[in-house]
Amino acid sequence: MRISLAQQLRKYFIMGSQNCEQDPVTILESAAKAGITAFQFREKGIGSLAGDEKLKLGKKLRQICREYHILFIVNDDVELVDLLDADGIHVGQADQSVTELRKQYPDKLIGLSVSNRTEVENSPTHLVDYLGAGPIYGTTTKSDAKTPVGTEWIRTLRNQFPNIPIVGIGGINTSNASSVIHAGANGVAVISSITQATNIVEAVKKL
Ligand SMILES: Cc1ncc(COP(=O)(O)OP(=O)(O)O)c(N)n1
Ligand SMILES: Cc1ncsc1CCOP(=O)(O)O
Ligand SMILES: [Mg+2]
Repeated sequence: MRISLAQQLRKYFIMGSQNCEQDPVTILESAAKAGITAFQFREKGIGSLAGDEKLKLGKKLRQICREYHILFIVNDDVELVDLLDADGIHVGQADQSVTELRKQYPDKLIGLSVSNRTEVENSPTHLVDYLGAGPIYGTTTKSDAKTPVGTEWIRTLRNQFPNIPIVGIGGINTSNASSVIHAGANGVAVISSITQATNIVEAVKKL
Protein backbone atom coordinates (compact mmCIF):
# COMPACT_ATOMS: atom_id res chain seq x y z
CA MET A 1 0.00 0.00 0.00
CA ARG A 2 1.36 3.48 -0.92
CA ILE A 3 1.37 5.99 1.88
CA SER A 4 0.32 9.58 1.21
CA LEU A 5 2.74 12.50 1.17
CA ALA A 6 1.09 13.82 4.33
CA GLN A 7 1.95 10.55 6.10
CA GLN A 8 5.48 10.58 4.72
CA LEU A 9 6.05 14.03 6.23
CA ARG A 10 5.04 12.90 9.74
CA LYS A 11 8.54 12.81 11.28
CA TYR A 12 10.65 15.08 9.14
CA PHE A 13 14.28 15.24 10.20
CA ILE A 14 16.45 18.12 8.92
CA MET A 15 20.23 18.10 9.30
CA GLY A 16 23.56 19.34 8.01
CA SER A 17 27.02 18.58 9.37
CA GLN A 18 27.00 21.98 11.16
CA ASN A 19 24.23 20.65 13.43
CA CYS A 20 26.19 17.60 14.52
CA GLU A 21 28.65 16.87 17.29
CA GLN A 22 29.09 13.34 15.97
CA ASP A 23 29.23 11.86 12.48
CA PRO A 24 26.12 12.98 10.51
CA VAL A 25 26.04 9.59 8.76
CA THR A 26 25.77 7.79 12.11
CA ILE A 27 23.09 10.23 13.29
CA LEU A 28 20.98 9.76 10.16
CA GLU A 29 21.37 5.98 10.33
CA SER A 30 20.12 5.95 13.93
CA ALA A 31 17.23 8.29 13.14
CA ALA A 32 16.29 6.24 10.07
CA LYS A 33 16.30 2.98 12.01
CA ALA A 34 14.18 4.62 14.71
CA GLY A 35 11.47 5.68 12.28
CA ILE A 36 11.88 9.13 10.72
CA THR A 37 9.76 9.35 7.59
CA ALA A 38 11.46 12.18 5.68
CA PHE A 39 14.87 13.83 5.64
CA GLN A 40 16.09 17.25 4.46
CA PHE A 41 19.78 17.78 3.68
CA ARG A 42 20.38 21.33 4.95
CA GLU A 43 24.11 22.08 4.78
CA LYS A 44 23.92 25.73 5.70
CA GLY A 45 25.38 28.33 8.08
CA ILE A 46 28.55 28.55 10.16
CA GLY A 47 30.72 25.43 9.92
CA SER A 48 28.80 23.92 7.00
CA LEU A 49 30.50 22.10 4.13
CA ALA A 50 30.63 23.37 0.55
CA GLY A 51 31.59 22.09 -2.89
CA ASP A 52 32.85 18.51 -3.18
CA GLU A 53 32.70 17.86 0.56
CA LYS A 54 29.05 18.85 0.65
CA LEU A 55 28.30 16.65 -2.34
CA LYS A 56 30.17 13.69 -0.86
CA LEU A 57 28.22 13.90 2.40
CA GLY A 58 24.97 14.41 0.50
CA LYS A 59 25.57 11.21 -1.48
CA LYS A 60 26.07 9.18 1.71
CA LEU A 61 22.94 10.63 3.33
CA ARG A 62 20.94 10.10 0.15
CA GLN A 63 21.94 6.44 0.10
CA ILE A 64 20.74 5.93 3.68
CA CYS A 65 17.36 7.41 2.77
CA ARG A 66 17.09 5.03 -0.18
CA GLU A 67 17.85 2.02 2.01
CA TYR A 68 15.21 3.00 4.56
CA HIS A 69 12.61 4.26 2.03
CA ILE A 70 12.69 7.74 3.51
CA LEU A 71 11.96 10.85 1.43
CA PHE A 72 15.14 12.75 0.59
CA ILE A 73 14.65 16.50 0.16
CA VAL A 74 17.39 19.09 -0.41
CA ASN A 75 17.31 22.53 1.15
CA ASP A 76 17.75 25.63 -1.08
CA ASP A 77 20.47 24.22 -3.37
CA VAL A 78 18.83 23.54 -6.74
CA GLU A 79 21.97 21.98 -8.23
CA LEU A 80 21.78 19.18 -5.70
CA VAL A 81 18.36 18.04 -6.88
CA ASP A 82 19.82 16.24 -9.91
CA LEU A 83 23.26 15.53 -8.46
CA LEU A 84 21.71 13.64 -5.54
CA ASP A 85 18.59 12.45 -7.37
CA ALA A 86 16.54 14.04 -4.59
CA ASP A 87 12.82 13.45 -4.22
CA GLY A 88 12.35 17.20 -3.94
CA ILE A 89 13.51 20.57 -2.69
CA HIS A 90 12.48 22.86 0.16
CA VAL A 91 12.67 26.62 -0.40
CA GLY A 92 11.83 29.71 1.62
CA GLN A 93 10.51 33.10 0.63
CA ALA A 94 13.96 34.47 -0.27
CA ASP A 95 15.09 31.39 -2.21
CA GLN A 96 14.63 30.17 -5.79
CA SER A 97 11.18 30.99 -7.17
CA VAL A 98 8.63 28.18 -6.83
CA THR A 99 7.22 29.02 -10.27
CA GLU A 100 10.65 28.49 -11.89
CA LEU A 101 11.29 25.35 -9.86
CA ARG A 102 7.96 23.84 -10.89
CA LYS A 103 8.78 24.48 -14.57
CA GLN A 104 12.19 22.89 -14.13
CA TYR A 105 10.94 19.97 -12.00
CA PRO A 106 7.34 19.09 -12.85
CA ASP A 107 7.57 15.80 -10.97
CA LYS A 108 9.66 16.62 -7.90
CA LEU A 109 8.27 17.54 -4.51
CA ILE A 110 8.44 21.24 -3.67
CA GLY A 111 8.07 22.49 -0.11
CA LEU A 112 7.69 26.17 0.71
CA SER A 113 8.11 28.02 4.03
CA VAL A 114 5.33 30.38 5.06
CA SER A 115 5.45 32.43 8.24
CA ASN A 116 2.56 34.90 7.86
CA ARG A 117 -0.48 35.85 5.78
CA THR A 118 1.41 38.22 3.50
CA GLU A 119 3.84 35.47 2.53
CA VAL A 120 0.92 33.17 1.75
CA GLU A 121 -0.81 35.85 -0.35
CA ASN A 122 2.39 36.39 -2.35
CA SER A 123 3.14 32.70 -2.89
CA PRO A 124 2.01 30.36 -5.71
CA THR A 125 0.70 27.85 -3.17
CA HIS A 126 -1.11 25.90 -5.94
CA LEU A 127 2.34 24.84 -7.23
CA VAL A 128 3.71 23.42 -3.99
CA ASP A 129 3.36 19.93 -2.52
CA TYR A 130 3.59 20.94 1.12
CA LEU A 131 4.01 23.95 3.41
CA GLY A 132 6.59 24.43 6.16
CA ALA A 133 4.96 26.57 8.86
CA GLY A 134 7.02 28.39 11.43
CA PRO A 135 9.01 29.01 13.38
CA ILE A 136 6.34 27.72 15.72
CA TYR A 137 8.45 28.07 18.87
CA GLY A 138 11.72 29.86 19.63
CA THR A 139 14.82 28.26 18.12
CA THR A 140 18.54 28.90 18.29
CA THR A 141 19.32 26.51 15.44
CA LYS A 142 18.60 29.01 12.64
CA SER A 143 20.36 32.35 13.24
CA ASP A 144 18.01 34.33 10.98
CA ALA A 145 14.78 32.67 12.14
CA LYS A 146 11.72 34.91 12.23
CA THR A 147 9.69 35.63 15.38
CA PRO A 148 7.86 32.52 16.63
CA VAL A 149 4.30 32.34 15.37
CA GLY A 150 2.84 29.66 17.67
CA THR A 151 0.47 26.82 16.88
CA GLU A 152 -2.25 29.33 15.93
CA TRP A 153 -0.45 29.74 12.62
CA ILE A 154 -0.97 26.02 11.90
CA ARG A 155 -4.71 26.41 12.62
CA THR A 156 -4.91 29.39 10.26
CA LEU A 157 -3.10 27.55 7.46
CA ARG A 158 -5.15 24.38 7.96
CA ASN A 159 -8.39 26.38 7.62
CA GLN A 160 -7.16 28.04 4.44
CA PHE A 161 -5.61 24.88 2.95
CA PRO A 162 -7.57 21.83 4.04
CA ASN A 163 -5.78 19.60 1.51
CA ILE A 164 -2.14 20.68 1.44
CA PRO A 165 0.20 18.76 3.76
CA ILE A 166 1.57 21.08 6.46
CA VAL A 167 4.61 20.54 8.67
CA GLY A 168 5.41 22.67 11.69
CA ILE A 169 9.04 23.71 12.27
CA GLY A 170 11.07 25.60 14.86
CA GLY A 171 11.70 24.66 18.48
CA ILE A 172 9.68 21.45 18.23
CA ASN A 173 10.64 18.70 20.65
CA THR A 174 9.27 15.53 22.23
CA SER A 175 7.18 17.58 24.70
CA ASN A 176 5.45 20.01 22.34
CA ALA A 177 5.22 18.00 19.08
CA SER A 178 1.72 16.76 19.92
CA SER A 179 0.42 20.36 20.22
CA VAL A 180 1.64 21.01 16.67
CA ILE A 181 -0.17 17.93 15.37
CA HIS A 182 -3.33 18.76 17.34
CA ALA A 183 -3.35 22.22 15.75
CA GLY A 184 -3.69 20.56 12.35
CA ALA A 185 -0.17 19.81 11.10
CA ASN A 186 0.47 16.54 9.30
CA GLY A 187 4.00 16.38 10.61
CA VAL A 188 6.81 17.95 12.61
CA ALA A 189 10.15 19.05 11.15
CA VAL A 190 13.01 19.04 13.65
CA ILE A 191 16.74 19.56 13.82
CA SER A 192 18.11 19.86 17.36
CA SER A 193 15.65 17.60 19.12
CA ILE A 194 17.28 14.76 17.17
CA THR A 195 20.86 15.97 16.56
CA GLN A 196 21.30 17.02 20.21
CA ALA A 197 19.43 14.11 21.75
CA THR A 198 21.38 11.96 24.20
CA ASN A 199 19.39 9.01 22.87
CA ILE A 200 18.42 9.52 19.22
CA VAL A 201 16.30 6.38 18.96
CA GLU A 202 14.26 7.35 22.02
CA ALA A 203 13.84 10.94 20.75
CA VAL A 204 12.56 9.79 17.34
CA LYS A 205 10.18 7.27 18.87
CA LYS A 206 8.77 9.86 21.32
CA LEU A 207 8.25 12.38 18.52
C1 LIG B 1 10.19 21.83 6.37
C2 LIG B 1 10.87 23.15 6.40
N1 LIG B 1 10.16 24.25 6.72
C3 LIG B 1 10.77 25.45 6.76
C4 LIG B 1 12.12 25.56 6.44
C5 LIG B 1 12.83 26.89 6.45
O1 LIG B 1 13.18 27.27 5.11
P1 LIG B 1 13.79 28.73 4.84
O2 LIG B 1 12.82 29.71 5.34
O3 LIG B 1 14.17 28.80 3.41
O4 LIG B 1 15.10 28.75 5.73
P2 LIG B 1 16.41 27.84 5.57
O5 LIG B 1 16.09 26.47 6.06
O6 LIG B 1 16.78 27.79 4.11
O7 LIG B 1 17.45 28.51 6.39
C6 LIG B 1 12.83 24.39 6.12
N2 LIG B 1 14.14 24.41 5.79
N3 LIG B 1 12.18 23.21 6.08
C1 LIG C 1 15.28 25.60 9.45
C2 LIG C 1 14.33 26.33 10.31
N1 LIG C 1 13.34 27.09 9.76
C3 LIG C 1 12.56 27.69 10.66
S1 LIG C 1 13.04 27.35 12.24
C4 LIG C 1 14.32 26.35 11.69
C5 LIG C 1 15.23 25.66 12.61
C6 LIG C 1 14.63 24.47 13.26
O1 LIG C 1 15.55 23.87 14.13
P1 LIG C 1 15.13 23.29 15.55
O2 LIG C 1 14.27 22.11 15.28
O3 LIG C 1 16.45 22.89 16.17
O4 LIG C 1 14.46 24.39 16.30
MG1 LIG D 1 15.82 28.37 2.40
